[in-house]
Amino acid sequence: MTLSALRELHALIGVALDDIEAVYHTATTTTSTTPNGSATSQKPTRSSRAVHPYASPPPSPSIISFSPSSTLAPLDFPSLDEPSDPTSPSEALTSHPAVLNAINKIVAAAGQMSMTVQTPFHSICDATMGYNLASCMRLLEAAHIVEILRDAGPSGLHVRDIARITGVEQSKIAHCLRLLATHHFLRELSPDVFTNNRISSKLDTGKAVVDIQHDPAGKYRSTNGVSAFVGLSTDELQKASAYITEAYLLSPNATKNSENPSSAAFNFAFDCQGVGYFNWLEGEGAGAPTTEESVSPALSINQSPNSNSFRLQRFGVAMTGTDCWEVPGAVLSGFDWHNLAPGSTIVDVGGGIGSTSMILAHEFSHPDDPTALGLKFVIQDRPVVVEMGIKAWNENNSEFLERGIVEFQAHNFFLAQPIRDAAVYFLRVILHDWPDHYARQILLRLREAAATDTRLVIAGFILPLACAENMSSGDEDVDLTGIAGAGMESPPSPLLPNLGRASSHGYWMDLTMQATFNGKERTLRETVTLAASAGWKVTEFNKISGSIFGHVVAIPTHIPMETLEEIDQPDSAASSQHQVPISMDLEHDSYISRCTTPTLGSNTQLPSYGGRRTKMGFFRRAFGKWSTPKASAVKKPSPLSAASIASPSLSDDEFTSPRTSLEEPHLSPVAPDRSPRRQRSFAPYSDQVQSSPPSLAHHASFANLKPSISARMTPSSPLATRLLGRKASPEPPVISSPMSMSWGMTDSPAPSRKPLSNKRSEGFLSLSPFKSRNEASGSGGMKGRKIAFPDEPDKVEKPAPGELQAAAMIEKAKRKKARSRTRPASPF
Ligand SMILES: C[S@@+](CC[C@H](N)C(=O)[O-])C[C@H]1O[C@@H](n2cnc3c(N)ncnc32)[C@H](O)[C@@H]1O
Repeated sequence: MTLSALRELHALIGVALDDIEAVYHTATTTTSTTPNGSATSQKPTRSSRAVHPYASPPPSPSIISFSPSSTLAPLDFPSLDEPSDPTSPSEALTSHPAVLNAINKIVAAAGQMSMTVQTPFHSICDATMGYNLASCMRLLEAAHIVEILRDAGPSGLHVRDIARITGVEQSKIAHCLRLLATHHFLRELSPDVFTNNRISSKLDTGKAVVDIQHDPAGKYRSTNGVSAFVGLSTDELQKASAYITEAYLLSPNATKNSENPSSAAFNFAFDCQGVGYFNWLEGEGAGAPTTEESVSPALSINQSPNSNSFRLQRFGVAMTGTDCWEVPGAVLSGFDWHNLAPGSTIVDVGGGIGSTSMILAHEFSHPDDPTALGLKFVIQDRPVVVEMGIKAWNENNSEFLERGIVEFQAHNFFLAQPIRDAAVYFLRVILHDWPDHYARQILLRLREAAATDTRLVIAGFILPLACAENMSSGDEDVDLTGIAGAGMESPPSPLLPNLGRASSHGYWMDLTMQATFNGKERTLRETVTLAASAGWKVTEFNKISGSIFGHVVAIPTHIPMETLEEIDQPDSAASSQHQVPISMDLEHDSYISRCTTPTLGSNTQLPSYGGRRTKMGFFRRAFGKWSTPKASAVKKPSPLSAASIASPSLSDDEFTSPRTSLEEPHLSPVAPDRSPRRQRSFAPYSDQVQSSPPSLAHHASFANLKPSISARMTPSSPLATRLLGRKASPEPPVISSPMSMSWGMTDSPAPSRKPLSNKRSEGFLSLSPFKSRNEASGSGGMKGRKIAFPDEPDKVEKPAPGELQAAAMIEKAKRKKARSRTRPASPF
């Protein structure tokens, strides 16, 4: 069995190589027949999104689009031995969807094969002593050896000379570089002579070594961020990760398994409990000068009092490439934007400087396009980021600001959402920064502001399980069956369902978020559970085939009782343990970074839309023009392919053959459907409750309370008050069944559809003291004036006469309930 499984993996590799060859072959022949490549101007369709192949990890930010007209020579796959040339057609073709899909399979199959055949102890050594690889990568980057080797040219450089330039002893550096060469990160051309290869050259900042030595912090400026990313990952992130066991297992109870972002593995590694990572980057709790500054005083920038200033600046650049986590333009197919009502408002919450909104605004609201859908975008972030965003858009996309298509707004997402009833609240790579408890607060703020037909779109990595997904009942008893797109692809056996090593990027990120912030990437079932705990029901999961970066779509539903109770007890043991202002009107500043690193993980420079569009065009062309021919059309089949062709088990599998996918364009040229989203069926709340994941059923909700009690219940905190929408229903609601509704909702049939932005979730929210959309935009929207977070509206809310009595009643009931519970002692 094992040998036949190995044969199958081997065969998969053969087919994948054929697929790659086919694409390169076609690109070459297409070039000679259609010199202009004739890109299509296609738009995404729902039907096309599920079959678009894409790999994870995604392409390097430096990959550019390939114009087929630019070459006439036969194309070969880029050589591992040569420095990468991002402008070459050969390199550009590596991001062709079919090639990416094939690469995925090769990486997955090869990884699985080597783990199968390698002596287990060697595999254990690879995992447990692999830290040396990261350490050598760090030395490579910190000593600028890539730039040194680049200057040396193709004949390479002897370690004697590398030692002289870097100051690292000759034998030591030789051994480090040889380890890297052994793992294909460099080449050893002749004894002790090294040169860059395709991988190491990715770290090349393009700067002269003397300039870097003179101005170390300037090394990363205006680069693609790869070098800074290597520095960041191999320095504080690697060190933080080394302390995961201390944080999760060995630490005293007070700090063990903490949900506090400032009590993560990182805090153990750097002995700075209570100081968040970003605060630390700004110098708080950083203590003595960092290693870099001790070793090289030149790194102490401008005699900065912050001993971490080098790391701080490096972090900012390292994050600039995060848009390459997803396929270019994937956001366009991540949600049914076309079916939004014209003029709908999309709130990009924690949107950074608006890189993703830029794609959407150009696609759906371009000022020069009279037929555009005219969607409006409000990009919210911390004041410092908003300032940067306005500057960036004024430089390149000012007409969007001037015409009110795009608006920036300083807003702390832990506080009440000022834009109510938006058509879409969009959260891109936000929730992974935060432990569940905090992420829930962010989602609750959006739930609180949502209309019944508001949609929540969560974009980010969704970690696939390493086993087959059980759609109806997993460990957490989460039902995924009602979620469109949840059970999409299954790679051919015997590959792991999540493609193993080919998906490792998402898992690296997951552990990095855990080690640094106690955040995490989440699986789909974790995302569904988290969303449900904040009153959002996941209905769709849209992702590009082969990618683990996806878009989760959710609709408002009832908020579980447990959540409401938690909100309502800011002084509970749980809240003090989390150290989060659960009522969210306290000291919120300590939970947002004061870090002036531009965007805490977002882009710091707004890419030109033209460049983005070219990348998207690449994919359009890829599907339109370069549809992959059958592997048999390639003259010279790979020797590896013989077994695979004979293998019947692979032939019908869509995943095995990207050719079926390619027949349907990912970004196809359909006219946007202008019909408002009325066509979509919209279940009444009673249905939603019934179809909620089973795990929610045991969560009490106000719907489960007897009317006589629930009608009088008045939560004590302002947020809970608004979430319950008590004032919205002056009359106690008629409750038809214990599970049929959430308190305050009228038990009405499905509302007829209206344009998204106009409908209120009345049962829950009409009590809100917040300003309407238009009023609110006046308070937070900005253009050239001082930027600050708006005041927390909670503070102005006062209970109505008579409500205090009801509040006292519920408080009493809660205290009774709380006494009966066993609570963990607060460690603080
Ligand atoms: C990983 S970035 C994602 C940015 C953007 N959504 C994107 O995809 O490029 C996280 C963003 O959250 C913002 N952020 C962090 N804390 C925040 C808070 N309390 N309120 C609003 N934004 C916050 C950061 O400034 C940063 O722009």
